[in-house]
Parts: sequence; C-alpha cells; structure tokens
Amino acid sequence: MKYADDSLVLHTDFYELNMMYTYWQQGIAERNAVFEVYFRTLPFGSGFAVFAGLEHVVKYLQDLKFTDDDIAYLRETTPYPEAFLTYLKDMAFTCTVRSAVEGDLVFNNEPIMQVEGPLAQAQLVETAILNMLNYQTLVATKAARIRAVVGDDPLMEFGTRRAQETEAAIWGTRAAYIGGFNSTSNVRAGKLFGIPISGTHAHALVQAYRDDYQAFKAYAEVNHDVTFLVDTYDTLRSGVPAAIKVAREMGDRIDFQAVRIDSGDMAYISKRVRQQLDEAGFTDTKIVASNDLDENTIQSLKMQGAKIDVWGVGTKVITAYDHPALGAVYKLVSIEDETGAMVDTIKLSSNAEKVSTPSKKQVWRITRHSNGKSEGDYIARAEEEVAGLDELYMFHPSYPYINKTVRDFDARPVLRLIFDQGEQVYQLPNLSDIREFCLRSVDSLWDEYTRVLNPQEYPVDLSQTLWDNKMDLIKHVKTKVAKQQL
Ligand SMILES: Nc1ncnc2c1ncn2[C@@H]1O[C@H](COP(=O)(O)OP(=O)(O)OP(=O)(O)O)[C@@H](O)[C@H]1O
Ligand SMILES: O=P(O)(O)OC[C@H]1O[C@H](OP(=O)(O)OP(=O)(O)O)[C@H](O)[C@@H]1O
Ligand SMILES: O=C(O)c1cccnc1
Repeated sequence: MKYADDSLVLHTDFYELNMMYTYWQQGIAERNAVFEVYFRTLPFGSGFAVFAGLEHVVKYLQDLKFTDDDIAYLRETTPYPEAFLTYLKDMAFTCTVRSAVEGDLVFNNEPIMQVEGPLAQAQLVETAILNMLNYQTLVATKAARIRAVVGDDPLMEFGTRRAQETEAAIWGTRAAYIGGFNSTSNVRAGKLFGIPISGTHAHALVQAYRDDYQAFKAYAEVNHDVTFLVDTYDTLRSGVPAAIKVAREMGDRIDFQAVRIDSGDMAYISKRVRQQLDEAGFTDTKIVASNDLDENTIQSLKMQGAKIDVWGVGTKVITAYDHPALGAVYKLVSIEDETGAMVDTIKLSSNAEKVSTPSKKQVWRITRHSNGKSEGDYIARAEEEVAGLDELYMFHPSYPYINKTVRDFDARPVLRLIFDQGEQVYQLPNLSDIREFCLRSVDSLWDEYTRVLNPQEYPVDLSQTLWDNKMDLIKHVKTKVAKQQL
C-alpha cells in the first residue's frame, strides 16, 4: 500500500470534501451549522429501534485528524490548492454533538444524533456517522426483536462467518449484545468488548472421526463442559444415542450440558430428542438449536411447542437479513446567515412524510408516572422547556385530529451532550450496563409496540411551536419558488 491506513478521516464520500472546499473558498466554512440524523422508516416492520453505534462514532471523532498520508493522497489525486490542504491539515474537531445513548429506543422521524459546529467540519463527518449508526442500530434492533420472542432463554450470536467482512462482525456482534444476546462466538469481540464468549463444536469434528460416538468421546475426554452437535448423520438414531452413551461412560468427569441440533424439522426433532434425553435420565441436559433462525422462525417454533432451551443465531442477525439498510439520513436543519443569526432550513418533498422538520431540536420521551410506560416522544425546539410542564398536548404531525393531553408524566431528554465544542464530556458506559438499559427500555414500552408482527405505531409528535415553524417555512419556501417562476 502506498499510503498508511492511519486514520478514518477519509472514510467519507468525496462529495463531502468538494462541499468543504466550496464552503472554504466562499468564506462560509466556519459558519455555525446544525445537522441532524434521523430515519424515516422503522426496519423489519418493527414498532421500535434500538440505538447503537455511538461508541464507534465517539472513537472516530476523538481521532478526527488529517494525517500526513491523508494530505499526501489528496495532493496527488485532487485539484485542491495547497492552502486548502493546509486548512485540512490544521483542522481540529470543534463541533458539539448530542446523541441518543446506546441501548435507548429510537423511532422514525426523530433526531437521533445532532452535530453543531463549523459548517465544513459538520459536513465532513456525515458519511462515517451514517455508516456506523445505520448498521449498528439495524443489528441491535434485529437482536432486540429476537430477544422479544425468546423470553429469558439464552441467546448465542454465531454470525461472524456470514457478516459483511471483519469490522461488521465485530461491531455487529457488539450491537447484537446490546439488543439482548447473551454471548458471542467471536473471540476477538470477547477480547475487545468483554462480551461473554460461548461455543459448541462443528460438524467437522464428527466428520474428522467419521463417527458420532468416537468424536463425542474424544471431545469429552479433553473438555469438561460439553455440548454435542448431534445432527451430522442421523440425530435420533445416531447422534443423540452416541451422546448419551458417552455421557454415561464419562459420568462425573464431564458436565453434559446440551446437545445442538442444526437441521431438519426442529419442532418435531427437539421433542423427540427431549424424550430420549429424559428417558436416559439426562433431564437437565439442554437442547440448543441453530440453522437460519430469526424472530419469525423462533416464534413459530415456540408456538409449535418445540423443546428448545438455547438459541444460536448468526446470519439473520449479523446481516440484518430481511432489512439490510436502515436508511438514516443527515440533514441540515439550521445555519448561521451573513448577519450571524441562525436560520432554519427545510427540504421539501411531494410526500408529506419526507418533508424535513427544520430547527435544532430535542426529543423528549414522555413516560407516565403511574406505570412507567412510555406515552410517546415529543419533539420540540432545543430551547423549549418541556420537563417542568404540568400537562402536554400531543398530536400526530400529519393527522392532528389524533391527539391526547398527558398529565402526571416524566419528560426525559433523549439527546444527550456527547462533545461540547470538540471536547468529549460524555463518558462511554460499560457495555453490560448498555445492554441492561436496553432491556429495561424495551420493558417500558407497551406490548402493542414491541410485538414482532404488525405492532402499533408509537407516537412521535411535534410541539406546536415546531409544527407552526415547519408550516411557516413551507409557506415561505413555496412563495419564494412561485415568485422566482414569474
Ligand atoms: N418446525 C419448524 N417450523 C418452522 N421453521 C422451521 C422448523 N424447523 C426448521 N425450521 C426452519 O426452516 C429452515 C429450514 O432450512 P433448511 O431446509 O435449509 O434446513 P435443513 O435442510 O433441515 O438443514 P441444512 O440444509 O442446514 O442441512 C431453517 O430456517 C430452519 O430454522
Ligand atoms: O445458521 P446461522 O443462524 O447463520 O448460524 C450459524 C451457522 O453456522 C454454522 O453452520 P455452518 O456455517 O457450518 O454451515 P451449515 O449452515 O451448512 O451448517 C452453524 O451450524 C449454524 O448453522
Ligand atoms: O459454537 C457454535 O456452535 C457455532 C459457532 C459459530 C457458528 N455456528 C455455531
């Protein structure tokens, strides 16, 4: 490689650099700008999403510096003048970042991260931030849906071999853990993040001995805690009987923890396996299932009364198989004008849902005192005071006749201060605390929003001030466009 891979600052789309160059040449690079991240549609038909990716974003922003090799590469490949390259080289990150915290629930059409600062810098970080948040939020959400159907059963993450390359496996398994998995098969993720590691064995072990009994025996002679994979040849006629035989022979020298099944009709087979194990006296030995599982197959297996105690899930969680992109966007909502005043900006669309909501905002999670359940999210202008109000009028932003007045509530700000003018003020929490927070957050939603199939739409409402401001700006832009046409 000609240049050292020594920073993530060029992990950006070229158009961000071209815009930065324009801002710089035109003298507006240092104007204050506010960008917000949001997505328009909840993935997987889910009623909620789990926010993840902040730790990676924080690490990226902490190190945001153009290195000598970055500059040398730009000098060779772009027409940028030396003075602009010097500007980049001297750039230090001075933005203020507010964000949802990992493990919190987030919903469509609300800001989940906000970057405020010099226009050029805030523009540069769009691509990497979206790259990290889109993927990790997607996987954490898929994981939480799977957790929602398994109840308290142990859930093992097996996805590395199917992940979209190495970094996706690492950050993906971390996101799956946040969403409620108990462990990962990826040993490096265990080392990096402290995620508990777990694992059984593969068909290769049985194939190496060309015999279930010989393989299990060999495995049991050198491992104390054993889970045998019983479906290599014939689960009921060979795999389980061989496992039982070895367990009897080894007695107390092993802990016969489980058998794993990885093919076939898992409802039928698991019931028969349970029967065989129970009849042999191994009533505490668990049954692990894997094979292209996700929340839909698991829910179906549960309904069929499958005797499965532990779930191994890989491909479908790590690749977010049935909804491969979250679609979060990064939009300019406010910018400093030539007089130094902040002015709100809007992006129009013929589709009402796609019209952006102008202004720098805060999201308030409204929760009833009496039962701790979330009533909805209330998006207000950043400076609006919501926490101290006695009652709150909440209305659907597209269908205002859907409304309610809430009393006796807590209002919690979802966006927290992470960087204050470039200085990190938020301490990254421990990963297991993030996971616990996620489980509690999902619990704070009514079941109507957490069910995996056709959940109710969680209310995400705009304050009256924000709504009026949006309508005014739409009118203003339309009038301006009409005048230009004349
Ligand atoms: N009783 C069941 N109800 C619903 N889905 C099931 C049931 N049993 C298995 N499945 C799922 O059906 C799919 C079966 O896939 P597939 O046909 O590839 O399995 P297989 O042929 O038995 O295994 P393999 O190809 O890995 O040897 C998997 O996603 C599995 O999780
Ligand atoms: O099915 P997933 O949810 O992705 O879980 C991971 C899969 O990886 C292993 O299979 P392997 O890669 O050996 O291939 P196989 O599917 O042919 O068994 C394991 O036996 C699981 O089936
Ligand atoms: O430990 C296991 O059983 C495992 C690990 C990775 C992929 N499939 C299964």
